[in-house]
Amino acid sequence: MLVRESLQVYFIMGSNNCRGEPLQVVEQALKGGITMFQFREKGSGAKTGKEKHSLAIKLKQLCNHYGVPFIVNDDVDLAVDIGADGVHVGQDDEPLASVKQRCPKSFIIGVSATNSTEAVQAFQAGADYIGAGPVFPTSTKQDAKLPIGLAGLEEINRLTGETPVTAIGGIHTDNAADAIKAGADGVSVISAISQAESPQQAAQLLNKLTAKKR
Ligand SMILES: Nc1nc(C(F)(F)F)ncc1COP(=O)(O)OP(=O)(O)O
Ligand SMILES: [Mg+2]
Repeated sequence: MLVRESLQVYFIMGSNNCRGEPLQVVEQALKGGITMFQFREKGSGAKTGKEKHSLAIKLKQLCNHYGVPFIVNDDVDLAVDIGADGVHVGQDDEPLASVKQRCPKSFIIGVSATNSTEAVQAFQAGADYIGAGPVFPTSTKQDAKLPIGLAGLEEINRLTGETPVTAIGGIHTDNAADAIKAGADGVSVISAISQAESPQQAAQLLNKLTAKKR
């Protein structure tokens, strides 16, 4: 599947983002139709060391079973070690050029962009996709920058040519379609699925709202 299509409903989660048992939440989301998953184990209460490693392997196996790409946030060593499908790095993480050197050629490598300058740099450096945001205010990421809004998302889409772009930051069922209208290839969410009464139904609805008219 093309990276662009995999970005449609990109669920990001760590064990500390969900009310239920992480494996059950992710399996529900997979059944609901998420198209890519990012393991982002960070912040207060996040697992570390062997616990983090073994949860990553279990979640990767689950994603492999459903044929959904499994991406690791920040931790390039973990991603390479467990045979993930890719890694996502931000502006303050390991630079893209060095990540590319250390990862298999088949890796999907995503880069965060909080403005159009960062987005163009990521595009020129050969990112496989760009995470543009935060589009709306978010309480999930403690150190999130100021929201760029739909106008900022439109500008990033305009300037990054063919590079697939996903919208992140405060995305829920009530604004997901707006992000697609602003030119994003998909939406990335944490709490919209991880905190939902039914993660499966939340994923199903987001899938419907982001489906591109063929
Ligand atoms: N994790 C992310 N995933 C995406 C994705 F494109 F996948 F939607 N976009 C942006 C981020 C934010 O990444 P980063 O700036 O490194 O902060 P953190 O490591 O705290 O997530
Ligand atoms: Mg990061």
